[in-house]
Amino acid sequence: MPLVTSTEMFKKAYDGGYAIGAFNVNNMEIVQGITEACQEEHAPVILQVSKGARAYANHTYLVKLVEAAVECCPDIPIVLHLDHGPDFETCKSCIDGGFTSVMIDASGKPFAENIEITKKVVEYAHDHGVVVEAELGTLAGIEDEVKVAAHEASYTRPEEVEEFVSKTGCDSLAIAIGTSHGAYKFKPEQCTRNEKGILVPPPLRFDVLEEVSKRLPGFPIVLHGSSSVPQEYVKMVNEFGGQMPNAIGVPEEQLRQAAKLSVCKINIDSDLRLAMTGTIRKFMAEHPDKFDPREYLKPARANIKELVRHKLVDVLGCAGKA
Ligand SMILES: O=C(CO)COP(=O)(O)O
Ligand SMILES: O=C[C@H](O)COP(=O)(O)O
Ligand SMILES: [Zn+2]
Ligand SMILES: [Zn+2]
Repeated sequence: MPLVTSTEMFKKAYDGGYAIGAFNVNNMEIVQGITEACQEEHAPVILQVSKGARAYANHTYLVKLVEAAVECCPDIPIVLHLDHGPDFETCKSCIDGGFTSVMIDASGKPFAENIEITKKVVEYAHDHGVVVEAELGTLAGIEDEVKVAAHEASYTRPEEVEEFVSKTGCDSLAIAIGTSHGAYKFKPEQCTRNEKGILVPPPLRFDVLEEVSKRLPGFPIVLHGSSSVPQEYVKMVNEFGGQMPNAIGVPEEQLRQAAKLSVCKINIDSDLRLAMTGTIRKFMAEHPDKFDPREYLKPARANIKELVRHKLVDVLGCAGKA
């Protein structure tokens, strides 16, 4: 089937109490790893492209890679989405260039300005059959080389969401409830230890999510910064020459809970990066004589695929929902 928008996907996910995985793509192996898992698990999927991805791989290459995935995975609906669109021009260029969904991220701007920019993107997008994700609240962490310190981050204010959604006409809303971008989401001193000695971060603000959902019944909510930072890959990176001390993510149990509520889209990028980097570091260390990129990209792609399968089946609940 051709590329689709997320409208149907979100409706089903909302009613069915599961979430769609939105995975960031930057090259062929990542596209293949994700979509092969989705095809095998019969899961709908959102492939998302950041400004950084477009700068790295080129818009046309990414669109063509995703089109190839659509052809190779005929049984599943695939959305091509712009992640963190910084301005109208970037959104327009993706809408004109084959994307079926865009995010306008004006959450760093004052409320009125966020409404104004988002509304302009929505008008253009809807005229072209494309859907729009917007954002209220600020996540800590790194996105597009902009680092937001934890003390500058702010939770979404539920009292703003109805006005924002009705004035902008956006199709989904990203909110800030304690997730953040990157592999260092919590400091060890913020965490407690469970009976197995594993660090447990503070819980997400489900009270904020519930208040938002109450004010926007039936409306799809998006969670950014939702990598869980699997400790097996952190260990692999560190064991084979990397240095990622104290990398901590969102516990999968919290994402399972969010997926059952109004959260219909869960963004995952860092976990894919960790799987790829850990696998390549291990391969390089164990095979210092090898120099054919296919030999290390193959296991990296395979581990991305297994990681994505795990998310679909065990975390998001979207396996079998295509
Ligand atoms: O939100 C994301 C992309 O927009 C990705 O978040 P992570 O860094 O937690 O993977
Ligand atoms: O939100 C951030 C995504 O992980 C994309 O990251 P990037 O800007 O480094 O491509
Ligand atoms: Zn943002
Ligand atoms: Zn994000």
